[in-house]
Amino acid sequence: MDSKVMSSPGEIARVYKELSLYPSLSRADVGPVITSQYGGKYSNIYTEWSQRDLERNENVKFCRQYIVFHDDKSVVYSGASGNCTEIKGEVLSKDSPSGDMKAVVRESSVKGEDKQFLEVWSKNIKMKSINLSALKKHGKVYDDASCYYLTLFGCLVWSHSETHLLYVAEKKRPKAESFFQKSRIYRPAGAGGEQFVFHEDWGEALGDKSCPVLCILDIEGDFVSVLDGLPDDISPGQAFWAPGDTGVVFIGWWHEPFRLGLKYCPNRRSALFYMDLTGGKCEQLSSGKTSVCSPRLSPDQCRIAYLECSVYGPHMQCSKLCMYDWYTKKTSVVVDVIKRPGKDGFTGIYSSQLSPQCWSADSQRIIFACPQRSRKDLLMVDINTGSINSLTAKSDIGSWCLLNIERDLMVVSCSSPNCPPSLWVGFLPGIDSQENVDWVTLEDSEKLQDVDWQILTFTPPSEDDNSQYSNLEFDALLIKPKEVKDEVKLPLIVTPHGGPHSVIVAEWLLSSAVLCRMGFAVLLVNYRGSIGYGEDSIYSLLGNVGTQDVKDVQFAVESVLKSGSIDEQKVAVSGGSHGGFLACHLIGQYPGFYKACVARNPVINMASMIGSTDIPDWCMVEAGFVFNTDCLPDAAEWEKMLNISPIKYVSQVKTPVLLTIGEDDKRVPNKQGIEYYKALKARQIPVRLLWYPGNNHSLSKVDAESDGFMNMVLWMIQHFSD
Ligand SMILES: CSCC[C@H](NC=O)C(=O)N[C@@H](Cc1ccccc1)C(=O)O
Repeated sequence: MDSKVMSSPGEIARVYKELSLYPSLSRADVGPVITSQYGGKYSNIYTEWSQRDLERNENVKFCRQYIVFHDDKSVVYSGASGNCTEIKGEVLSKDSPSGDMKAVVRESSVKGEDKQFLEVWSKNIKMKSINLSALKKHGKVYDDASCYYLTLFGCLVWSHSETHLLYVAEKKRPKAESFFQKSRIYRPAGAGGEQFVFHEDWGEALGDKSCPVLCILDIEGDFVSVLDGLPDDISPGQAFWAPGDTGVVFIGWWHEPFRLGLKYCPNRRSALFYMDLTGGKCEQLSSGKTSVCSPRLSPDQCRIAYLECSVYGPHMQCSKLCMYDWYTKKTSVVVDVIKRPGKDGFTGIYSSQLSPQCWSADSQRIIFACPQRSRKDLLMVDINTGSINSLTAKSDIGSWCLLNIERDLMVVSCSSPNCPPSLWVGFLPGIDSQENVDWVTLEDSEKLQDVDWQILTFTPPSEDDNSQYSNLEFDALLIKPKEVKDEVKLPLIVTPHGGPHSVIVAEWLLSSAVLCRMGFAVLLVNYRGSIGYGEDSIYSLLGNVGTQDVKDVQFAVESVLKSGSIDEQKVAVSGGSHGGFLACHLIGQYPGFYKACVARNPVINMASMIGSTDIPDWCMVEAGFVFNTDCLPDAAEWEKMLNISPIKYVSQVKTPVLLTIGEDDKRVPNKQGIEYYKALKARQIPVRLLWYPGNNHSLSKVDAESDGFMNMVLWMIQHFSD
């Protein structure tokens, strides 16, 4: 019997609106320990959340504070202190270590012009409001530190002495004048003609970031200085104060011979540097042959932990957790790359950022959240032994995020496909303790009783085994309406993720929850090549995109169909970017199997894309070749890139295709979608293209995302009844 899927646009929009009300957490800060007049100890917890506001067509950011009474080992009492407040105009903010002051970088309009101010607050007084735009020392302050897992360059850091603030901004660019500007004609000092010079940027979503500089505000003296003395060929970011405030430590990315896209690419050549402010010397602390990120100073200020992976190669790789000893100047590897998971089940580190604080109070352990197969767990590493313990593996919650840890008080968020994000705190057990963490909820969320999910594991059939990397398994997440009568068969939406080296973990996924409420089953496939399964799995896909990943997805779908609960005539596929590449491959390689296809900014032709994407290395590496900045693909390499692309199969396509395209996409330029659109039109295959101005690769602006979703489901419903 056919299932009844919700099909009225009004009703679907209502469900979308209802479920998009659940906010997600982007930040949590733990304040200092305060002793109350009755002797009890407590800490304030500041949290930032983000929520879609469909009426205003924007993602709103708001904060809420909580109070946690504790005895340094366990939580005694906790609760919210006050209500939520929307945050407007704040680019960055940070409390001082003592909690006495707060720094804010604020954007504000003065006489119709946008200006940036650096404010210092003390108690209820705004002590300073420095007009950074008027100072003209640098360009805009980098805003990418407002959410730790999105940070690439940005920071706002108090010195230990609380007298200085460190941040990253765009380098001041001299005013460019034409040859014919009046000032030049009368004072022809320079040549002029700089007006139309091209300035490189850091690619997708970083179009306004080109030459970052490190800036320091001397709070007492009201003086901003831009640090010089850094190597000319590196761009600095992720900075913090060295022990004793003797200088600053930062990550430097090489930008010669040209910049490559950085978003989702933690494999760019970079190193840890120390700029000594007493002697003005800049020292390189890591080899410079690798890619490093997320440096974090231990509470005893003796060591810096950071993540490291190789340069080029797959964009997301298994990282090493490294440690630099400030006093012996020695570097050690605390956790190495895992090629194949062993008996303990640990699959390797796949986090691209550590949380703002990640050390235990005794400076002996590091805690981080990390995908482990199809779940995100909290892991704890002992720096002396390298041993790893999961703090959450036994929980039935799908995925965990470490927002922060301070004096062993962890602030985490967790969610599942049927449970929106909730906020919890818990103390890290002592180093020799066998105790489990006693989690206490600060902000609960209600489980969706009508949504069910499970993780399915697949072993590829022997003919599809990878001879170089054999016996690899993969998973898929199946999300379904809970109560389905035995005789009812569900329509299925197959969703392979992008990357390809990424993963879908069992966490709150708005679109899957809405689809499920509407009566669809959703299959999210973590094909071989996904992160979280060991480095061999990632490498197994290089040179095999368009076959191994396509076959894995199809195998997972056909296995699920065998269960008998899915309507085989109502299977659709949807994906973005590399997921769109897979969606378009599937409809080309399995003609007629999928009744509808929706692709967001899909990679259509790797050969035509290599010259225009911000990450040309992706095309070479995924096609199985080595990338060099000075290399030009040879004829055989161009040929392979073409042959493994979805465009090669376009003449076999029978499925109607909806393309959703971001006009400003620098990663998969919009011409890729247009190339496919024309090829399908020429073959009389139903195709519709939605064009989103002002949107980039992620199509994540509130109106683009919601419109894309509505059009996707209506396209599928329309073509299920063809
Ligand atoms: C030259 S485009 C390559 C595909 C793209 N990969 C990297 O950016 C992609 O599939 N993007 C994903 C986003 C993503 C990438 C890597 C890790 C996680 C997510 C997408 O847009 O969904």
